[in-house]
Amino acid sequence: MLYDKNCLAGKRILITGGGTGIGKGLAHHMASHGAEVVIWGRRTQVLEEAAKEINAECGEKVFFQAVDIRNAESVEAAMADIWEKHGALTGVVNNAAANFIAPTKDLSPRGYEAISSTVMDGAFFTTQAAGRRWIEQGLKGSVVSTLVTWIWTGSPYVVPSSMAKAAVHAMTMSLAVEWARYGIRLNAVAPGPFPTDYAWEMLNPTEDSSVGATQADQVPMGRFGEMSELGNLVLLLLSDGADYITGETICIDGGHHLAAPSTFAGLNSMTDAQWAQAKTAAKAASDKAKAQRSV
Ligand SMILES: CCC/C=C/C(=O)SCCNC(=O)CCNC(=O)[C@H](O)C(C)(C)COP(=O)([O-])OP(=O)([O-])OC[C@H]1O[C@@H](n2cnc3c(N)ncnc32)[C@H](O)[C@@H]1OP(=O)([O-])[O-]
Ligand SMILES: NC(=O)C1=CN([C@@H]2O[C@H](COP(=O)(O)OP(=O)(O)OC[C@H]3O[C@@H](n4cnc5c(N)ncnc54)[C@H](OP(=O)(O)O)[C@@H]3O)[C@@H](O)[C@H]2O)C=CC1
Repeated sequence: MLYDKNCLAGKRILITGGGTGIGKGLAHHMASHGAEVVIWGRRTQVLEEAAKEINAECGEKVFFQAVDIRNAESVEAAMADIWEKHGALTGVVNNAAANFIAPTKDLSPRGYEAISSTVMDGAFFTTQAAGRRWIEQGLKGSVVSTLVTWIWTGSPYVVPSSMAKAAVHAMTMSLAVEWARYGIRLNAVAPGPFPTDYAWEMLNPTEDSSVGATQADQVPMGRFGEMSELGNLVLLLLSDGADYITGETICIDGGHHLAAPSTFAGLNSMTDAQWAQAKTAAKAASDKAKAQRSV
């Protein structure tokens, strides 16, 4: 373990999308360093299982709430509940996201909205609900958002995601300045490929869709990122050790976006038939998850 196992003792951190993938990995990392963690997502059973699994190792550190972050009232109610039942948060990780690959000309308004509002509105509602409380109560706080290197390069075939992540990047820089005087810091991380089940079902649903963004072969370090590496970076940003760092987005991609296509440019060669296959495969996975939603 790189950091002392109690270095986050006394911290209480909300992680949106904390029931799966990177969010679950971060919840585990923060809990195993002494923090209390609240995880949000839309599927109660998925959240419950994640909390149970982490708590079996770390003690009763992780709590969950079924919350749809696209809904400002639900976010506000859940945030009030945290403050009342657990106490003030010290940190927020805006990690929940929606995404799928699609030719932009074929995206419906609802498809665009599903992705952009989850990423952009969800991060705003969550950040504002915590930030308002910190300001009113004179408390310090740290916000870390999970972005992507497309905020610098853009990426074809995931245009709503690239646009919305760039907006959260702008929020990070803007509020870093507006809220610095309250002791509230906002930073972000931009990971390269860290394979997770749900994201890979959306972004790499067929063999033909295995290109740049989801691949390790052209990462200069020759491998995918490891959860503990991302965990250590986010831990630092959430800790008092980073008290003078704000408004920054730190890339963690083994050099990928500087050296090779870390976008979906390689999908330019997909035919209409291959796109239809990719959509069917991705929709089957998201329909399965949708059937499990509690909110
Ligand atoms: C390198 C890695 C970087 C990682 C980045 C990430 O962000 S990874 C994070 C990855 N993790 C996640 O994404 C996790 C969360 N994901 C989800 O909740 C779902 O996958 C969701 C994104 C579909 C949203 O669900 P929802 O219940 O809000 O919405 P809904 O089901 O009602 O659909 C809305 C509209 O979208 C349309 N549409 C849907 N799929 C496809 C498709 N494949 N193709 C084309 N279109 C598609 C659908 O037809 C509908 O439009 P219509 O026909 O009504 O005009
Ligand atoms: N994996 C990777 O290589 C990379 C990931 N990222 C970013 O990291 C983050 C995590 O991705 P990853 O773990 O791979 O993907 P996952 O699909 O596993 O995580 C997305 C999470 O967001 C939750 N979520 C989606 N919509 C909502 C909503 N409306 N309200 C509440 N929760 C919601 C989902 O839970 P539920 O469906 O139950 O609501 C799920 O737990 C994302 O922001 C992604 O963009 C960035 C770069 C690379």
